[in-house]
Amino acid sequence: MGVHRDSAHPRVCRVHAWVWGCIGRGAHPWLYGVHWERVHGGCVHPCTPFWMCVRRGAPPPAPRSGSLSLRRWAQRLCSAAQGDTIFAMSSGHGKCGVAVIRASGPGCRAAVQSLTGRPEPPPPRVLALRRIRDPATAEPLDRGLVAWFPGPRSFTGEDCCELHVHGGPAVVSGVLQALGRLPGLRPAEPGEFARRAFHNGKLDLTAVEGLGDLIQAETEAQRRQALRQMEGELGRLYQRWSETLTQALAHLEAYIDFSEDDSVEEEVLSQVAAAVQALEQEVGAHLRDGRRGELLRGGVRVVIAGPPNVGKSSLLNLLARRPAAIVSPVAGTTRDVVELSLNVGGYPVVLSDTAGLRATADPVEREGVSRARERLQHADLVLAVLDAGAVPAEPGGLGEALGAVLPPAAAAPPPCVLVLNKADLVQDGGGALQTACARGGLPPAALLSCKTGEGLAGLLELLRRQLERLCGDPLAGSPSLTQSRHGHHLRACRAALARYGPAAGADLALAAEQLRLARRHLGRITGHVGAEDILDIIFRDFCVGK
Ligand SMILES: Nc1nc2c(ncn2[C@@H]2O[C@H](COP(=O)(O)OP(=O)(O)OP(=O)(O)O)[C@@H](O)[C@H]2O)c(=O)[nH]1
Ligand SMILES: [K+]
Ligand SMILES: [Mg+2]
Repeated sequence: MGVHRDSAHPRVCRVHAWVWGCIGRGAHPWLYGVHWERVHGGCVHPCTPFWMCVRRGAPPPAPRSGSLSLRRWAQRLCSAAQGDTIFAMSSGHGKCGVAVIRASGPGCRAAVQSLTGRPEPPPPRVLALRRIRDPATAEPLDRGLVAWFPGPRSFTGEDCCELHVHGGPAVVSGVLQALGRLPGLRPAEPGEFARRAFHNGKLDLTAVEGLGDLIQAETEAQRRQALRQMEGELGRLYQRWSETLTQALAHLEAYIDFSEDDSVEEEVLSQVAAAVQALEQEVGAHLRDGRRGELLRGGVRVVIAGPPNVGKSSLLNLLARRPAAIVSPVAGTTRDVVELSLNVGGYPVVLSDTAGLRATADPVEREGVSRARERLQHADLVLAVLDAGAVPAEPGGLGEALGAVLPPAAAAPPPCVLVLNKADLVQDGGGALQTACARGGLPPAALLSCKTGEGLAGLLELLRRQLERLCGDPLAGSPSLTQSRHGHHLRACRAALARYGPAAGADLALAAEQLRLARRHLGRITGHVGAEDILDIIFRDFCVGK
């Protein structure tokens, strides 16, 4: 019997999803196999841990002695799975105008009927005003909107309902308790709605990650990127690559099997090679996007650095619009790294203020300087601050002062913006400095006075342009890869594709194996292949009700 672990993820049934969930929570995988045998007559599913053991001929271990028979236990669990309906408050917690309580599972229809006291739920996907009452006592709990989403046209693919009630704690807890008392309903675990949507084929893993990012998004650019990913653009890109590989593999296998009886043309091989090479280049270009998507997701690390007393902490406070860091005329005031999150022109920034860079005998300040240098090593963008009144107004001198700030050019130096602060103290308004900056091969520079705020608009615009360059426009071009997990599998995919050519010269069967390997890595990104081990990590980051 062939086991095609790579084949596309079929729609999975509710029991399957539930049993898989049990395995995730520690139940033994044999349960899965029992269920699969029972429900699907032993057909093969691509992501079945149990199949691996059937394949190796290992019998499933018996349940603990003295407990139910294996068959009865499986039956009981499977029937329990079919009755499993989850509910949770899906809107934020705390007093609010409207709270949304969501439920998913086969018990939803009965739940809506008993809470509204009507024989039928409202028409599908329409908000209906209903009195909501406690089914046990018939006591009215609230008057709210009820929405009924019969599966499979729902977020999770199962029967779902939403109750939009007034957000007072007593109303919400009254409704939640009433739901909990209904047979077969239980509170949802964190991320369980999204997990069910994934298991029912409604979302692939990249879309699940996009949904998580959308909930977390704090800036416009993050929102745009997450929305694109949630709507499946990234998943579709990887899916298209996967289909290209499937096609190449089919041609290659046909060639291996039938070339001897001349029914397959020689040129098939060169066509496959060309397709593989083109794909390798496309994956490479996607990987070379300079961590744009990841930067946008996690925030760009911007480090303020420079000599002591030039106004670095003043700049942090000006950008944050609050006195986050101590400012004083004493050189060497800042020692610890002061970090805060900002939204600059829609881009997320993690801004750090650091100790002034100088040689010093004070051990505490020395530790501060070493922390500053450490931060500089990992910066995505440096704001190099200099005292406009203290630097020579000529390119050579400016370059030298800047060189003392930037990390020694080990790897490529990070992009940098030169901030010439204390412009209010410069005689000619900084004209000579501006000319020098424009002339020499210096990074983009802004004259600023943290004291008067003059030059802030210019600096912000410069900063926004640098961020745009680093993160890209989240709506333009192909979607960016947003997680290091994707990068890992894409690099492995590209490496397998690169091995295809040499292998094809030697042994076509080995070459085909490289294509299978490449496709498996793509499948692990979208969750179509053996993603069991990462599911818990991904869904763990969701809160209850998502
Ligand atoms: N005139 C003038 N004074 C400024 C300006 N910006 C900062 N200062 C003053 O410069 C002094 C040092 O400012 P800080 O922000 O503490 O400088 P720093 O670079 O963080 O100093 P360290 O943390 O000690 O390295 C303070 O007295 C500020 O008030 C400016 O634009 N104009
Ligand atoms: K200072
Ligand atoms: Mg400081």
